[in-house]
Amino acid sequence: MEEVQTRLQKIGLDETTIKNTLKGKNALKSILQTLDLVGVKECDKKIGNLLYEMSQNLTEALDNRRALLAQYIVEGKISNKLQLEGGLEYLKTHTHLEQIPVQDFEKAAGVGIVVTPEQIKDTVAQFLKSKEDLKTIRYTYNFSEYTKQVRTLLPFAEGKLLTQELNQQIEAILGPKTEEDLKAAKTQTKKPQQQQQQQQQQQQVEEDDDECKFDISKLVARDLATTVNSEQLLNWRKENFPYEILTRFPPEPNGYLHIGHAKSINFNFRLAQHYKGVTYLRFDDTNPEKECQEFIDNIKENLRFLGYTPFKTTHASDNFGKLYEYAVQLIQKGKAYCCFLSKEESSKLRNDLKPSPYRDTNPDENLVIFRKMKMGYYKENEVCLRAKIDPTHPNPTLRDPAIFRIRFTPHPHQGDKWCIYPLYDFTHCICDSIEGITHSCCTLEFEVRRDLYYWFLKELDLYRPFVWEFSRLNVSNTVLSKRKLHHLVFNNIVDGWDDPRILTLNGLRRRGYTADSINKFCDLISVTRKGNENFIGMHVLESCIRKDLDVKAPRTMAILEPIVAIIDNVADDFSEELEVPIIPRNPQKGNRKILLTKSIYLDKNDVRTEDHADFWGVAPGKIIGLKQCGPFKVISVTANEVHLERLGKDIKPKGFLHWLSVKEATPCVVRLYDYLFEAYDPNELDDYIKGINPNSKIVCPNALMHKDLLNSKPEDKLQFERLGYFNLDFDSKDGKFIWNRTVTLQEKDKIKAIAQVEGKQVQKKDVPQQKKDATKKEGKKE
Ligand SMILES: NC(=O)CC[C@H](N)C(=O)O
Repeated sequence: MEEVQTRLQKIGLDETTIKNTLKGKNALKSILQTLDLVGVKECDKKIGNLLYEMSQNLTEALDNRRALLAQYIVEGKISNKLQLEGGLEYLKTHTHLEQIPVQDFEKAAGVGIVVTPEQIKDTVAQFLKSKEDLKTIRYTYNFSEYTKQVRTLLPFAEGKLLTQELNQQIEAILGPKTEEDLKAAKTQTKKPQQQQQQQQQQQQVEEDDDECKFDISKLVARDLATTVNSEQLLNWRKENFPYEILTRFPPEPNGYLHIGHAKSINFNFRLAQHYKGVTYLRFDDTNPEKECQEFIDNIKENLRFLGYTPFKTTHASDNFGKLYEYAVQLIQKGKAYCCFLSKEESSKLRNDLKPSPYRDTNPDENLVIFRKMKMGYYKENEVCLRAKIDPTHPNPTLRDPAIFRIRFTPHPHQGDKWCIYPLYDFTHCICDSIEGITHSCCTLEFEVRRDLYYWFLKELDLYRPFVWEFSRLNVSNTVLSKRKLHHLVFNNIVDGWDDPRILTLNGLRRRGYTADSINKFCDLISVTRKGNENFIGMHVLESCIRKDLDVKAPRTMAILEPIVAIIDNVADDFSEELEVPIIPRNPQKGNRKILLTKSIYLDKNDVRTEDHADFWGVAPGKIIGLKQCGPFKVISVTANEVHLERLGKDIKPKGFLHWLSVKEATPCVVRLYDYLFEAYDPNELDDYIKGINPNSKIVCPNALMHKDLLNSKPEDKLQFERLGYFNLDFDSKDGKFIWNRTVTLQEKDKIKAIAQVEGKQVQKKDVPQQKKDATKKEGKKE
């Protein structure tokens, strides 16, 4: 052991890393294997740590790339973590290649890219120029966010140099910290608990992101025994399915999909993709009473929207004939019987761990009854077929479960061909098996049913897929259970299944969430068996859409509640064309033109007849800025008119407001959405309905938008400056434009904006405890 310890010291690992490595067998094995492979006995700390990092990130599928990566590190061609990540990512997505194309690999790993200090200097300078508000917010700017953003501009620059440069340039712009800066920093560091928790969660999410969630070797190691298939069965699978990995997404078409399903879709499809396998969409349609074509179509549409194309779409009901035959086999084996007990009688017996009196009917007699069931001889619920397992089993799912029942309901996919229908447990495993599924992944509440799953396949001697359960997704400030969503919809608490406030995929889409943002969210949240629940703050989802739209959504302006402002010191026919970028971060998108005229509209929410110390908008005597055009002095303010005077550009106003020329404004409706539930976790309340947010939807019927938007089509996305990102609603037609707010520009904008629309100032008592500071600071930022 000591010898190993010295070896690790010699490559420059720190004590804690060494200690932890010695504890974990695999970690140790992996780094030693790497060192042996490249014959390194002693090396620079930087190289040693990279070799270590690489060894810990090598999944089994990448084991054959160890030498390649190690060589690049030792030769100093891969010399930082980012390069390593780039290289690993490339290899991960190219496991199928025997020979790695050097050029492509080196490009992905940034080999040979040397970022000079000059380049860093220029990029940082360029970046800071785009931060219009830095001088206003001064040292309260978000350092980590800034670093992250510059990083994306120069991914392979050395981290330390980059942050140093950033610090220096910011200090050069702002000058040393003043007393006020220090005070501001202090109030900022007193982070309310929830905010802190949220940050930790974000961090956790980002850390989990590093973990390779598609490491099948991890999945398979668990409970291998239960999936042991005979050679014959494995051969059967091999001969019939050319894909080593085959997954499925198996919804029951009895409702709308939500973000939890997106997690499962994303996991199943990406897992298969990762291993060059394929994924089926299988409708688990065994219950004709609750299923219908509308749901089937909607699920298909949801998958299309998310960007997934199933290799095949199948229906469990296509296998009804086979399932019938398998049931017959069980009966013949003496492993199933027809039971005439009523529902109540049988559940009482099952509770008391007593056998059904029909348990010992002989197979021949059972077969006759079962055939008669199929022919419609009995009434619904008069008799059912049960598996003969163990009435006293501690796991209730194994106490002689029903496997076929009578229903005289036509089936959405099979018509009136059947009047007996197989139940979920019997159907699911057999469909997985005959479809050659390798990994049957489902949420943890199905864990109790796993033994039953394997019982059927074993008794029928069918190929056994590997079952793996992961924790169910929960998101803060909302509910996801089918029952609760149903209640919200049917009691008109929300406007239907695609209400933008609920996290159904239809709702998210209508709210303006893009497929990319939803997939990114699913990529971020871990898929593990950890804990019972996977509880994620809504802010994580919101930050995914903000990031996505930041680079995609064109900028423009809208006014929620208009008030006219006249610029006194220009001629009546004054008009100036201003050219501004459509997406500042994406100069290729070009510019847009806006007109400044003598009369413009401002937002009433930004205007007050009396000034107030912490108010930064329009009030008599104040200097304000208009977005994209410069400073103005406020001459007078009445309830329905403002007078301004244009000032020279050298004056720096505290904040910039959005506006529209009266010549370019055209009517629209804007809907502002907030969390549907005020309660962080409504599921914890004795009555979740009590957690509802009464202000979750606010409609601004008299809003104005720029006339360029008259060509917009439903689902167009944009940013109304200062107000947030918006999506054109499906209901927009016949010249009526309805914009749904997808998300505010920043998390903390939410409370303030809503309070404003209601025509009142943000009162301290209105602001939840944890957000007080954020609201105050907001005033300065504009
Ligand atoms: N095993 C599973 O994944 C369960 C699928 C089941 N049809 C459902 O929709 O919940």
